[in-house]
Amino acid sequence: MEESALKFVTILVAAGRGTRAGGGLPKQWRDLAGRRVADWTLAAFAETGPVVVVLHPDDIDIPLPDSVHRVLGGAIRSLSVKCGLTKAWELGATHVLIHDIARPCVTPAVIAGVTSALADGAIAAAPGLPVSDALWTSDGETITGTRDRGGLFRAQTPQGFEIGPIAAAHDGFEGEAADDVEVARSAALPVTLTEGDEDNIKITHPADFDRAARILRARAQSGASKDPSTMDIRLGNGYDVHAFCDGDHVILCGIKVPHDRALLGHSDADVGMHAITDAIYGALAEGDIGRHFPPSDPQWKGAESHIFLDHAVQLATRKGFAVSNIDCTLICEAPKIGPHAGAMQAELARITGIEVSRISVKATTSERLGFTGRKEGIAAIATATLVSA
Ligand SMILES: Nc1ccn([C@@H]2O[C@H](COP(=O)(O)OP(=O)(O)OP(=O)(O)O)[C@@H](O)[C@H]2O)c(=O)n1
Ligand SMILES: C[C@](O)(CO)[C@H](O)COP(=O)(O)O
Repeated sequence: MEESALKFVTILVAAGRGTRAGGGLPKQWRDLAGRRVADWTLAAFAETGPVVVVLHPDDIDIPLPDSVHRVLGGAIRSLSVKCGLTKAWELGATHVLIHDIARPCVTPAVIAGVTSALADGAIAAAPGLPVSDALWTSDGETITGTRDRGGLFRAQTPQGFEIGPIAAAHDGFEGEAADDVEVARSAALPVTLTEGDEDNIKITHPADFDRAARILRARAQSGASKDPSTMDIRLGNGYDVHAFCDGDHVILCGIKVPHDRALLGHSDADVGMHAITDAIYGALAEGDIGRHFPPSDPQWKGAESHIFLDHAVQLATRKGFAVSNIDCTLICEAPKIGPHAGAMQAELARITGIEVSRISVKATTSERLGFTGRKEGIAAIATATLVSA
């Protein structure tokens, strides 16, 4: 059958707590090479049709692109898959791709291997890789035996199915299953093996974050992760000015810098962070800080500007974008910015969750010309690039 005759719905199971990965926040919401694990996975399935994300009750309002269908999951993976299947039925799926949101490095080739097997008539198809190492048994201290590795494969996702048979298999299944192939096999469904990929790792333990980040960065540098014909790149600029007033320090890009003047403003007057925030809103065509945090509203009086920047980054994520880089220039005769630029970049990286190597803070004087030259205040200009996730 032509693949276009099949209606695929992707179910991303994301209701787990990621206890083995540690780190406080469930692994799917943690940063990985500049965007959340979940955002990489969502980007990998941008072309396969509607996407259902199965969520834990604590995460039901987490920022996700508007196009995503959210459903509540269950206490174990197979119950979460069942919740996703119900939604996929409602969306009119003929076939489903069930994928761990914690596998952000899945490749187009792995996905295509599964979808083409289903288009060729398979009821079920799943990627795997042959076990290449020798296998032992051990009591933890000594090797107690060997096992034949022949015919053994390592399971991956996405696992693809005709929706009717896999839904029926789940309905008849009791207990816990490692994956949906196990559920399918318990109902005697034949499952076609497709080609997995060494890079399609599941983030399970803390060290997996570094490994996945290396894979994704290497891909991005080679341009392999993006299809230039579908990539959406947005550029935004921001400009802000604050006048000096009496005081003994200024806040610039989140860092307290000692100075013989302070900056006057409704909030903390962080002119650099305001310009960056406006650049992100600009790239999203979402106005500026004043639109989202009106100066007439007393609740923002004296507010710390990281609140505004965090909001802009979250809005970008909700609209399906990741901030790729930021460049900010502070224009003033004093204070000297150079000694603080590294700390400013680190603070901006912390707030935005992007790599510090993608953030630039620099400064210039205006050669004693104009209001900055007369030391009446500080101006900042910023540029931000956003890429579709
Ligand atoms: N009740 C559950 C349990 C797991 N999952 C999802 O199933 C996938 C694979 O499971 P695993 O790696 O075991 O994730 P966690 O359960 O989050 O991890 P841990 O066992 O370390 O807590 C993950 O995408 C996870 O979010 C789910 O949707 N619902
Ligand atoms: C579904 C799965 O990712 C297939 O490899 C895996 O079985 C689920 O995770 P777990 O680590 O085995 O709990």
